[in-house]
Amino acid sequence: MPPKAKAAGKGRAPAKRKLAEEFPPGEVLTDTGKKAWKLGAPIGQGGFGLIYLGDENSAKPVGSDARYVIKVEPSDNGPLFSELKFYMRAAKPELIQNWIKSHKLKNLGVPKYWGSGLHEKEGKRYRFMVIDRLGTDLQKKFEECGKTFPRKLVLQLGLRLLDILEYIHDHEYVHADIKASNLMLSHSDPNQVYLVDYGLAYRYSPDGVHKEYKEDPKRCHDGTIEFTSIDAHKGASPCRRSDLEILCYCMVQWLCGRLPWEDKLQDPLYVRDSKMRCQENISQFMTKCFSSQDKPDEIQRFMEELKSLGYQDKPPYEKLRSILQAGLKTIQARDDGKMEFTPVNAAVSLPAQVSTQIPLLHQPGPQLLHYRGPGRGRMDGGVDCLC
Ligand SMILES: Nc1ncnc2c1ncn2[C@@H]1O[C@H](COP(=O)(O)OP(=O)(O)OP(=O)(O)O)[C@@H](O)[C@H]1O
Repeated sequence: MPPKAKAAGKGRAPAKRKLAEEFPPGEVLTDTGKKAWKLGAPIGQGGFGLIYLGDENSAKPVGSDARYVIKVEPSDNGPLFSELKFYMRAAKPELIQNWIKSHKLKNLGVPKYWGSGLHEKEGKRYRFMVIDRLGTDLQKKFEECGKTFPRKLVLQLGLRLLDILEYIHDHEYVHADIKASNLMLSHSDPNQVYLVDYGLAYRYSPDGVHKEYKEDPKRCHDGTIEFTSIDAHKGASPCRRSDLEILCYCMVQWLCGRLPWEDKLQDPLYVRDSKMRCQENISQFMTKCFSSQDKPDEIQRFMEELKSLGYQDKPPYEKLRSILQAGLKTIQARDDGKMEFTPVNAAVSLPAQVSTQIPLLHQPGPQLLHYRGPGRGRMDGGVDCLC
């Protein structure tokens, strides 16, 4: 039996979790390194807690230009615990800075981790984490653009995500939930994109030892149903190829507006089988999604490259980058680092199967069904202590 969807839309946490109550602006939290942080206004709500503007503690109140956000959740909630483990292991500022330098990158879209700790108030314990403050998320941008992104933008997003994924994979983690609502623009630079929400991130290779392939029926379809990988549909823990497969589905959706299985997201087995058929016959999948004159050859080549990857294989990041670069060349564009969120001409020609449905601009938004099996919000075996 497939598990039931936990929730539709962006909110996707099991209802039983406690939501952290709102703290007043000015509340001071002290991290494990004895550094004091001050809370500002709450600016976001996750499934388990609130996100506040934040800054280093000083006499000044935290303004709307704050450089940090502070995520606060009841201390017994698993997802912040596992997200925090990711940030502590892989998002220390010097680690990211060294990678940027050694890989000659302009930037790397992983929010930096600045501190964390436990905070007690009125007999309740909260866990908090300080990370970079970011701006708008790409799902909003996608909707503003009429639910298709220009090809140049998609290829540039793909290139930025390859950089991000190569980094997090090299640091023993996979993200497992890449999607527009988990991509955010920098607060200060509209050309920088960040991958957020590491609540489902999985340490696929602790101390360099890759997890074995094992299907667990309780974990089937973990992730966001339309984008999740075939590995996840089968209940296997996500690996590096899973992240790239998810990225590929995102790029297809951004390019043509919808994925062929979006009409039946309530049926996870149908979604799984559609993805498996797509992998078996990539050309046919491309024909379903794109008209002959709009077919992006680079996406087909990208998918073919992924198809040959084994569960434990390291993806050929450089080759994948060159495939996306070749796509930019085809449209006489280059990776100039500029993220241009311009609506695509409404008269995009679509193949018959897709265009016979509701006109694209009037379709309801993608129904983000999120599965989080009982094993999610992983505690890495629950043996680590954070504070
Ligand atoms: N670094 C950030 N800077 C600015 N706003 C952020 C940042 N991270 C998250 N947000 C905002 O806070 C909201 C909640 O984010 P959070 O990562 O807690 O939740 P989520 O992705 O909805 O949920 P979940 O807790 O289920 O994983 C986001 O939708 C976003 O608007």
